[in-house]
Amino acid sequence: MSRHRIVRTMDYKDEYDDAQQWLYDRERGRQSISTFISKNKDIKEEGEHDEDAEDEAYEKARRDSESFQMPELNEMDQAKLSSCVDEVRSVVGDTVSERRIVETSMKFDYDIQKILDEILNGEIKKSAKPTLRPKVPVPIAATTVKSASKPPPPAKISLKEPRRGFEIASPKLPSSPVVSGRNSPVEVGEGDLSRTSASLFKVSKDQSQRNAQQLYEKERSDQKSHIHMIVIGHVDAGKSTLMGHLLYDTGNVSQRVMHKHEQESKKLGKQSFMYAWVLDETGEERARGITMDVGQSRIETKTKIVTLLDAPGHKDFIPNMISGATQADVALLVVDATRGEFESGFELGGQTREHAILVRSLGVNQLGVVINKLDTVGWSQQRFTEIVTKLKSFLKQAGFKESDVSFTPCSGLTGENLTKTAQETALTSWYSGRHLLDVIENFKIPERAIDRPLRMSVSDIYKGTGSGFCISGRVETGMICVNDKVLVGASREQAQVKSLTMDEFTQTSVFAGDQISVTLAGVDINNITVGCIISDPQTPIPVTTRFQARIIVFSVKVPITMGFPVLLHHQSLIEPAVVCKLTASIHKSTGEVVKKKPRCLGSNSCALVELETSRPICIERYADFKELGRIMLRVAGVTIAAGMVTKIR
Ligand SMILES: Nc1nc2c(ncn2[C@@H]2O[C@H](COP(=O)(O)OP(=O)(O)OP(=O)(O)O)[C@@H](O)[C@H]2O)c(=O)[nH]1
Repeated sequence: MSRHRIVRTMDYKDEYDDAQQWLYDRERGRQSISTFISKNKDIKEEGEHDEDAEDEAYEKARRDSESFQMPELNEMDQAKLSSCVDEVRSVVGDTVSERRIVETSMKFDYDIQKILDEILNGEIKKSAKPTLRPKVPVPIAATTVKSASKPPPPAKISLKEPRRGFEIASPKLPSSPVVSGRNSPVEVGEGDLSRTSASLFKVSKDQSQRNAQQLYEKERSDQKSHIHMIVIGHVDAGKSTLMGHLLYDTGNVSQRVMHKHEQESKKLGKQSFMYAWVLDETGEERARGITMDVGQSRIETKTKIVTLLDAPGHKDFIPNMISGATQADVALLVVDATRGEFESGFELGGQTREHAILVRSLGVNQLGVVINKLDTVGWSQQRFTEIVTKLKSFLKQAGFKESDVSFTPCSGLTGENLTKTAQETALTSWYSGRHLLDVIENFKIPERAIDRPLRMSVSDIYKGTGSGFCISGRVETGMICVNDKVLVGASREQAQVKSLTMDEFTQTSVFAGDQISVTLAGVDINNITVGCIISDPQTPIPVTTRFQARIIVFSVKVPITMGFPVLLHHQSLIEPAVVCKLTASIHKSTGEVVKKKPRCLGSNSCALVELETSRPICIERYADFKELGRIMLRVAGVTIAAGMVTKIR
């Protein structure tokens, strides 16, 4: 039924307060988007009916639960009842009232299967009305929890962490029904994907009962710790030159190779790029003088092994940069101090801001800012201070803590202040701080979620030398040993790990934080795609086509409305998706709902939205797996929002 409005007395300001920036306003003169409002109204009327009904049902369930008193039971029944309530909740969430669950549990004598049948059948009958979207039956681990054990608390995630930048406050979320199967393997048949219980996949006792943390300490305690550092910044800021020179000065590139680069670049009249050629290896990159894909190399400091990820600065290659940033623990932001160049990278829609926001949104919180090419301004302290001042306040807004950000004056081309204390008198007259290698040495090693279930994101797939094929990517959480069984992507096909390689060395086990290659057997290569997630057979990753996320909208030219198509970036995955519901606008710092069901989302707004993909994807809630609960939304080559997954449908 459509809603009738008394339009004559309607206060349009209230009605469209979330759309103010898009409304025609004679005072503002130039905007004329009134057509958008009239078009958008039609879409809203249709969705509104459904959402109102949904909300009403939710409200009813909530009121019902609030007024409900638990029956008095003996200790045994009380325990059975709470176990039933927990299990049912893990399947149906908050959509069914406490009263209904308790009454049904008692009616069916705590038989969980019957209780679920009764409740789910009831819900299906109730919702047997046309829906706006086709429901894709997707196996989701969380929906058929068999184990009687309670879900484990989400390890290493503190919701009390101070909120910064794009992180929007939220009320404490219950952990999702992830089953910890590590210590309680269930010996049943393999690979039945129509049944999705975590306990359906059989793994060896060795795999299910090992202590990952102990193994890690045994294997790695005498080794240097390893971090991945991404180098970001506006095109031509000098990232590749800086990294190439750093690699040369630390002895990771031989004099012979450097001489070859020097001669070849000279022949092409591109000698200034000789250090950049260390990382820009393809003919096209060298001919065009730009980085196109993430170049990778490594250096060793006194205490660390650092994998350098040299990201492309050009806006056309931001998807590659995002994919690189998902592998990074820390970042170096390179800015060009040349007059006019810093400004075009920072102020005029350049990539300095976008890159910094992207890496922060992807969970990187330690940032070394390199004020590069300071040789072009005669090592001017005034220019250095001017740039630092501008960046400091922006980075704070973007969510970096002041204590996690450093500023270092450098010249990638001359090598000044890279690996040795500054020598240039024009610089030493005012600077006596750290050189770049020292900054890298001082990055803190992030905590690795080693004792959590395995999650590895696939960033590349290729044919190996022997049987099977290889995938490479980063172990986000948990560990893998040779001969382990793993589940592959959304198809949840089971595969066996035949071999593991890290930095071209064969390994018997690898851990969270490692960038590795795995040879897999027993799985169809067609079921693996870049961006898919490899997970633990006993605690598979949820697979879904629809989820809710808390997002912060960046600067957008067109408001985000219901049905808005976007490209969803999740780890290395890039998947078309649609914003299918605008649940609420929320306050950035308190996380409180400002307005339910807003008509649209404008620049710098925060909101709870639902996203739908056409194909099933593997995703986690941020509260459960921080590493896999972050998303990025892009449209036409522009990043429009970043967010965190709050609910998986
Ligand atoms: N004067 C001066 N020029 C530099 C310095 N660092 C780099 N350049 C020059 O700046 C140009 C671009 O350098 P690159 O290292 O390719 O820049 P980039 O940031 O890696 O470029 P993309 O990866 O394509 O974004 C080259 O001509 C370099 O020689 C520096 O410290 N001083």
